[in-house]
Amino acid sequence: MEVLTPEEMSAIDRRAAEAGPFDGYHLMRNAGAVAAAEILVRFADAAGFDVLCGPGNNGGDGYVVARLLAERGLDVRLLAAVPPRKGSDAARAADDCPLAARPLDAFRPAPDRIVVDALFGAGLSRPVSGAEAAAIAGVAAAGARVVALDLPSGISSDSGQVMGAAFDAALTVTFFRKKPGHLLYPGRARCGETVLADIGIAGALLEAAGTTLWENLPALWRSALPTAGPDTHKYNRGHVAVFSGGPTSTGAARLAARAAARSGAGAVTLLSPASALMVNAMHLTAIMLRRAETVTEVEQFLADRRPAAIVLGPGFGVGDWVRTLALLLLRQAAAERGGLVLDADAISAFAANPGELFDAARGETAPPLVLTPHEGEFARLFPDLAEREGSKIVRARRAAERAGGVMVLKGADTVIASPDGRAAINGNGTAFLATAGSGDVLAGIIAGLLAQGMPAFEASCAGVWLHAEAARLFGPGLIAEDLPELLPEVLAGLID
Ligand SMILES: NC(=O)C1=CN([C@@H]2O[C@H](COP(=O)(O)OP(=O)(O)OC[C@H]3O[C@@H](n4cnc5c(N)ncnc54)[C@H](O)[C@@H]3O)[C@@H](O)[C@H]2O)[C@@H](O)CC1
Ligand SMILES: [K+]
Repeated sequence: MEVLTPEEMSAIDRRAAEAGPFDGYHLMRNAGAVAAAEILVRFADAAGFDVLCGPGNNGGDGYVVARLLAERGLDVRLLAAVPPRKGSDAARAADDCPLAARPLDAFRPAPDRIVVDALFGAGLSRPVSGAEAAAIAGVAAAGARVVALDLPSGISSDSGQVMGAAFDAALTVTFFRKKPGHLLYPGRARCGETVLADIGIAGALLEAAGTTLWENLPALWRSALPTAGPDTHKYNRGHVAVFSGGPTSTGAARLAARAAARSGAGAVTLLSPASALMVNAMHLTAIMLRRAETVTEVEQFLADRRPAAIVLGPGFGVGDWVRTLALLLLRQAAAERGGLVLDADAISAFAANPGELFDAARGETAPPLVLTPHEGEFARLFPDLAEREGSKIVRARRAAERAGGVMVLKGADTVIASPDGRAAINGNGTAFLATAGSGDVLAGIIAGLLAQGMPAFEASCAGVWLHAEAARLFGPGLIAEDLPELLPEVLAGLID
């Protein structure tokens, strides 16, 4: 589940080659061998294989694949625009390949042949153009299936962005660990099925590299998931408070409250303005209700009940009151565990003065803070980081550091970043989550986990994954109300 930047990967490749037992060329032969095996499992019946090789080591992997497929008696054509640099591992691979390369601009893709894309991998350093761009366009027009070695050429390994033009692969075989480009969109959609292959690099090299980026999978946080023991009491399972909006916008807070309860919080209280008490009361059973529309009422509640986690923002409305509340909650002495989740309107309300929020979050008694913006809300708080340039990971990390809180930057490829530099790219996102109210549920799940003592980064990662998994379980026709009700089943699959 570790994810390596291209720089980290090439440093590990170098160290692996130095440490042995495999030198660089041997690692390349291993990479080509695993890729050829994956190709043969799926596409042995293709009319033939067109292997497109670039000038670097990605091309080197391609020469190995071409040789291995040809040794099987398969129809293989080799195409290259630029030969590998003399003396490089890729040049050795080309020398050991019995096929002669034809120029790339003579390439005529055919729909019944498989294209093996070995043009560029981690070393892509500028937009794809010329013969390579023409080959990418030609393959798309012919409808030929593509197997990408390491990642589809034209996708930035670092950010997942398309540089100029990029292949749309049916299969991507990558080596040792995934790179951000496999998980961040649009790269993720261009990879097709992604296979992670072992090429003989020792896992110990990874520990030495001190990874701080992961794919968000249960292994990352499962050990921190709360479990109820025999001494569990409803209040030591954590009390969550959720602020409700006015009488015509109460649903969002109830969705968050229900999600907090279903993720295992022992007690949940909805804090409501007087005008919305009746409408909230008509829809609540296990969840408690309390009036809180002035600073005094809120402070009284905090003193009486000391909630471990609080959600503010869903359906709340922007304006002075939400800002006052957020700052008040950040000033309150933190409970021994838990935290504050600011979502939606509680984020947008600080657009004019984000520094006010960040300063409060750094206060000595401030509870751990989690912010859950989608890209639009993110842009309001971090206009300088919002432009699409640069990796989503870099943007989320910088924002987390600046805000002094965990950033959950939502989207099809949600990135969770901690102010201490750790970050995770969610691996199980689904389009079923693109439905009104789904973000309110996410805020509630994270608060429910925080209240049970899960640290903020782990609670945020777990919340994002559980939320998506519940959506996958339900499938088509999902509405936000369905999500909390599926959490018990998803949680049961994780707790033994
Ligand atoms: N020991 C290792 O380092 C291993 C590396 N492996 C492979 O090596 C790859 C990385 O190799 P490299 O670092 O040589 O990089 P690449 O082979 O990805 O590409 C670098 C080459 O492409 C050129 N280039 C970059 N962008 C271009 C563009 N837009 N248009 C035209 N030319 C462009 C560069 O000038 C350079 O010559 C990995 O993706 C992986 O496939 C594997 O063989 C496993 C072992
Ligand atoms: K490639």
